[in-house]
Amino acid sequence: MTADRLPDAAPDVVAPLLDVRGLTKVFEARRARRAEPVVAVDQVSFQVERGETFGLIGESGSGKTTAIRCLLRLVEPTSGAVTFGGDDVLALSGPELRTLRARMQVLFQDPYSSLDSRMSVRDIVAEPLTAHRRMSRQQRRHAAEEMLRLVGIDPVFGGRRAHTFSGGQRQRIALARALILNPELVVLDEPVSALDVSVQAQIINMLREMQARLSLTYVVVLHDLAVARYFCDRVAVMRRGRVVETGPAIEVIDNPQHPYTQELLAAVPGRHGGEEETVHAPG
Ligand SMILES: Nc1ncnc2c1ncn2[C@@H]1O[C@H](COP(=O)(O)OP(=O)(O)OP(=O)(O)O)[C@@H](O)[C@H]1O
Repeated sequence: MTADRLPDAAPDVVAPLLDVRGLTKVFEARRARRAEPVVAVDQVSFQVERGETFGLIGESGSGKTTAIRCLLRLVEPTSGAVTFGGDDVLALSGPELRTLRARMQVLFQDPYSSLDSRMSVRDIVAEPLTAHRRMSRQQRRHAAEEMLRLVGIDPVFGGRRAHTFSGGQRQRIALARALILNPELVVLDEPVSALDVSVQAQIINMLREMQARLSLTYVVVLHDLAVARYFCDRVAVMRRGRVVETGPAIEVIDNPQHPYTQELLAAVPGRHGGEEETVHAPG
């Protein structure tokens, strides 16, 4: 059968929510303070289905953060294509880019620096509504309190400032803010690595609960492979800007095919010890 006689795509074939093709980011030598330009992300391709948790793993400097910053248009990629819900992400500008930013939110690693210490947590959570939704002050306050409740913060404490909360509680507040505009995709940049190990499992479980309740899709950067195995449906392993292996998280981590992934796993201290139990502990 020749290519032009292939039947049309079956109607039940659903396009991925996020489609990344040949994504490349080169930092010029001067900007990278190096003698040579740095190819931080090199021809990276992956697809993320709706409702999925897709992990980017790999050692420090492998290009994970730069890749997600390109998706969010926080960094302009050098080349490649990114499609999100059918929209060409790299072609958007002005109001369209603003709308995209509402649909694609980000949760950063450090809940200590990501929340404004001068504002009440209720106002922090409500703030994106001011820019993106026509709502009365009362409606914004109500929506913020509902979202705080959903992530496990009693709205009675909504008037308090972020620094009066623990790290785990702050990450819940940061998530409430990321979810207030009802995004389809949330990019999680090392969401638990700044937290005490005892709190990490609670936050991962809360993220999973929110995903199920709000039909979220996650792209998550992780360096902890035990967390990745527990949290992600699929992972891509990055090395020197390239994806060297992609597959179901459990398969890639339990039975890595690429020598680099094998090395990465071999380097994890106590891999067969207690770490996974910590992650599996109920929240
Ligand atoms: N703004 C920048 N300017 C110049 N070079 C950069 C910039 N950001 C990252 N790089 C370089 O790009 C490469 C990839 O870095 P990146 O932070 O994306 O890796 P990573 O896998 O996320 O590492 P980490 O886990 O340590 O954050 C590194 O060599 C880094 O030095």
